[in-house]
Amino acid sequence: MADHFHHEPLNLTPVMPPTVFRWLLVLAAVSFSAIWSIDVSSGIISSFDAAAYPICVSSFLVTLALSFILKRQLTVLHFVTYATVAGYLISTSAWHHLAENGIFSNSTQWLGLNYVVAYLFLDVRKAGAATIVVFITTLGAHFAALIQHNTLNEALGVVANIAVANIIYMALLWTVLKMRVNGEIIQQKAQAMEEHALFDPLTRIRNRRSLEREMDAADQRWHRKGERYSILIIDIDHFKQINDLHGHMEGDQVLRDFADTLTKQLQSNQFFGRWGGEEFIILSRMDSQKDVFQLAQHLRETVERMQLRQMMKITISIGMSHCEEASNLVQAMTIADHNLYAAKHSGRNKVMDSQAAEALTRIRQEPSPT
Ligand SMILES: Nc1nc2c(ncn2[C@@H]2O[C@H](COP(=O)(O)OP(=O)(O)OP(=O)(O)O)[C@@H](O)[C@H]2O)c(=O)[nH]1
Repeated sequence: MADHFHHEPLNLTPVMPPTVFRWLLVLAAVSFSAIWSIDVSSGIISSFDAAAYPICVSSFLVTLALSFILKRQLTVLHFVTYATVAGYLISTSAWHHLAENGIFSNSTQWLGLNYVVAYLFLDVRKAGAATIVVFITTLGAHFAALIQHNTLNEALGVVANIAVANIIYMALLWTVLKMRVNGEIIQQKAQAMEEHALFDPLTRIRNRRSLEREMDAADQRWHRKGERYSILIIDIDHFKQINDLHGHMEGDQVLRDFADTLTKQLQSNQFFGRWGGEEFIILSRMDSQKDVFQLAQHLRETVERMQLRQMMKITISIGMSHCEEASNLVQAMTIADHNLYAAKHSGRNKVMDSQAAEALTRIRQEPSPT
């Protein structure tokens, strides 16, 4: 059970699921084809677009096919898609601004898409850089086209117009993105806080709240589906003496070493946590009561063999209960607690389940042969 604190870095990069990517490629291929056929049927298709549309549509379809083959290289395909869209939109708009091609063109109105698509396909940092490159290229290409047959003032006027519109796109997108990133940070922090609220700060294993949650769930599964569980309450023997002899700090270290040692012995179907003080609980979902008893004995022996600092030695007492012998969780806890008490009072360093506790009582009650 590796249930220790983990501090994962905040991931602010939106991940586009492959299905969304493919859907966008289909959308791109369909919309380019639609605009292509509109331009052809209305007779406004330019020689540039007549060549560019089929190239773009083929590129989207090839990328779509590749997305099924190069599943690990999707980021590269995202970039290729972005480069296709941006490359087309800038070049067509600049081309239509050349005087000899100076027929009516609505291609500039599409330039804003370059910024939207950047944030859609690339991670935040790359998108930021890509939009700046795209912005500069857009202005440069349009200026180069316009200056050939217009005055400097006219060329600058059109370029400034495009620049303002494009800056508005970038600013609005940046604001939306910032709001979304802030929202994500808050959400991830809330998740991290909730995680931390389930761990004990000293031993870094699960805490009482977490144990209660897990035991509740186990008890419900037992009642609904018949999935068995056992409870092991573990108490370190004479722990007060450790504190008294070696100090509270050493006592803390013993608790940490003890928690680490036990964690290493447990498997995924055993849930381990600190109930409070020097008392710990294991919720085990092993089927057989015999196996759980053996596990408890193994843990007791492991703790007995632990090499602690300053030649300290510790032992533990374990009280057990099984779901079958209780009608609810509270009763299961009471039985385990009762058995722990019996383990303590029969000399400590013992594992006690209800059977063992009853046997012990019987022996005690038997009249001694005289
Ligand atoms: N160092 C340290 N000590 C703790 C912590 N929590 C509880 N304790 C100590 O654990 C000791 C528990 O003492 P008792 O309840 O008398 O039990 P015990 O000495 O272990 O004796 P038995 O349980 O009867 O075997 C107390 O001295 C507490 O101060 C902790 O987080 N750190």
